Amino acid sequence: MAQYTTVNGSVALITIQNPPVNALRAAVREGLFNAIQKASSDPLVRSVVLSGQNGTFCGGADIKEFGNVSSMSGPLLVEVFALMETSMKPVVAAIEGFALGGGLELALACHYRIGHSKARVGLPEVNLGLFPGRQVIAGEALKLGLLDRVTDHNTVDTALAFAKSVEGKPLDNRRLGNRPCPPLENMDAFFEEAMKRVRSRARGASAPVVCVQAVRGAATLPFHKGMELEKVLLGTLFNSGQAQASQYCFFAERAGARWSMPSGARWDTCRALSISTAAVIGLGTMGRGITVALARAGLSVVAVETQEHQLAEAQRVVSHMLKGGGQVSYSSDLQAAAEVDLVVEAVFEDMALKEKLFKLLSSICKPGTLLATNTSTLDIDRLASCTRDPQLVVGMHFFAPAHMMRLLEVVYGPRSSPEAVATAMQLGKRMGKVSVAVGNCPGFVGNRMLKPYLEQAYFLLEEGATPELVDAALEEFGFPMGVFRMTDLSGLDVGWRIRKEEGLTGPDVPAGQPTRSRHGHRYSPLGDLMCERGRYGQKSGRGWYLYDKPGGRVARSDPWLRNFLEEYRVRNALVARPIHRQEVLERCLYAIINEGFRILDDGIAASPQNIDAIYVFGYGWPKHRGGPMFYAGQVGLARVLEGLERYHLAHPDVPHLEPSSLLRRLVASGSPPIHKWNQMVKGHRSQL
Ligand SMILES: CCC/C=C/C(=O)SCCNC(=O)CCNC(=O)[C@H](O)C(C)(C)COP(=O)([O-])OP(=O)([O-])OC[C@H]1O[C@@H](n2cnc3c(N)ncnc32)[C@H](O)[C@@H]1OP(=O)([O-])[O-]
Repeated sequence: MAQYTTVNGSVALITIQNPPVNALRAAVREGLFNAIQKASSDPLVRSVVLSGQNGTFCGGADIKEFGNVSSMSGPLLVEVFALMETSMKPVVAAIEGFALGGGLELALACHYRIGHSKARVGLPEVNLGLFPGRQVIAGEALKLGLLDRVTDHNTVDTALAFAKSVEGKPLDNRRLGNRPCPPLENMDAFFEEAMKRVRSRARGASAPVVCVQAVRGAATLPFHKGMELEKVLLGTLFNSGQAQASQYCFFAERAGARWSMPSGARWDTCRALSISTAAVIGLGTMGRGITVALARAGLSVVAVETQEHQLAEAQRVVSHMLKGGGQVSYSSDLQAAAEVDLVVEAVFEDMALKEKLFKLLSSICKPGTLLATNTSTLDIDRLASCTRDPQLVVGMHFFAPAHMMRLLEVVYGPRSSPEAVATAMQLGKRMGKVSVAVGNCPGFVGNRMLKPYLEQAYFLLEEGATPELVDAALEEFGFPMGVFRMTDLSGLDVGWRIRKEEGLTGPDVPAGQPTRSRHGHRYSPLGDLMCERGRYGQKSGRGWYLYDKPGGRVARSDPWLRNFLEEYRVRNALVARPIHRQEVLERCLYAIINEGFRILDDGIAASPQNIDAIYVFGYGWPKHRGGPMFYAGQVGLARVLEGLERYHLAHPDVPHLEPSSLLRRLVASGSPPIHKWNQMVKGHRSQL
């Protein structure tokens, strides 16, 4: 766990050994503690170098140990730090790879720090519901005073030579605890302003706010008092559900890489095809973002758009985004895709158009080309059936803006081969995405769950809510945008087009259909009515809110909408009632959760972690709430079930509110913890 050797006669070299990231679990802490004691008591040792094996200093405390009583065994981290800091022999940290969280604290407890130029240091625990903040590269860390020296050579050798050079030198001013915090003018005003900004951005997350309190303590109190305050604050965070939720997200983010298919095919048994060239077809907003993402991942990309003016505009925008990096060529001819390894289709969301395109691509592309569609909801298998090799067809559902959003849904149809899925998943990794493999159904996982959410939001408007009220409740919960601001941003016409395709609105609706009912179920035509009036959201300057111009970003309440809703209610004999925020949250969120349980039961997602990763990384679900399925567990499955039953009783014509059979089974079996839910799924299959 901590290897001890003596080098150059007088330098003790301590190497942390705990792959893959040298996390500081109990055995490592114990090993470090013993090694420092040994170095202190060995008269031949005059200095110490601390490093990590395999080019990695330390990834911090072991997150798996959090909340686990066994982590209480062995010395505490602060005891290890204190032993190092008070050592009478200089301790030098040799930082390669990264020193993060407790890993950086370990380095700070050393008297000197030498970092490789490519090393990253930082305190990213805020992402785990603990404080503090961001990561920096060695050069910046040197400027900030976090490192004493940066090297391009062998870091451990450099540190060994450095340690030798400081043997016997006084250490008092090298001990962090002895260094006063530089005074700051207007300290109070500074922290008040910082707190105001952090609070407004934290959207209900405690860690960033508590972090400001801790930094204020560090800057204003004597060292030991600051440490005491930090301990108290850390305790409150550790015991908050938010830290658990964020730590759950850390593992959910990585769980998608261990994908499996109902056929039994798995991440560790399938080989990905080799992909070095790609074509992106259709250069609207999505196609442009996908081109950038693929080019940045090192693929040579040909971007194809048949409309010349759109092609020229896309070329300008993509070149600007890539800033000279990336290999992209442009063409208006589909033949340009003939020799590529991968095609990503990103044309208009129209089945007939996509079918025609897949038929054409299948005849143009060389055998073995992977054909991916960026559809957000259409049937992958229907597209596969238009091709020569249906096993080479998958969905690669990107999220706008595609070069920035972390999520990639990789959709497999019944005929997609494991190799095709492995290839798309590996590409996702190359692009730095959180990739999740999911089955084929309308809307896949993310958009299938979005449907009941939007539906509830519209129903709430019918019943008396306003977009402002619904959005405020959701934003207070932690979403970056409420549902109405979000749909204004993405465009109300997107859903309108899908509803027309589904025959829910437009000319295909049979004559005589009641306005607020489809197939015997409640339906709200509000979204359709908005689009019929040209209110598409931000792009048209008017949607659920008013914007100063088409494309404007600042949403204002619109008196027109208030009148429109009132008239609509009168026309449909609806009586507005006061709606409480709690009802907004329960109806919108429980509807998402309920669909999540159905998706699990149908085998469309392989685990609740996968669903949560999709919602956190693609739909803005707040990380400190852990994703919809984790949140359901935190609220209590029985309470969620009771809420759904109550709302379904009040709205029996809304099938999305009818509790899913899996939720009922879980509650009946005593609401087991989330990692056991898969055992209750129909035709259970384990993903891990
Ligand atoms: C006590 C209070 C004070 C201290 C608090 C802290 O230190 S809090 C901690 C502060 N530290 C942080 O917040 C750093 C969190 N970690 C990271 O940011 C990144 O993992 C990385 C940059 C270290 C490596 O990135 P990369 O892309 O090279 O690799 P990758 O990300 O794929 O991970 C590989 C494997 O290692 C696993 N694993 C990783 N870290 C930990 C851990 N600390 N623990 C346990 N496990 C950890 C990870 O789950 C994965 O396992 P899998 O799926 O293979 O079974």
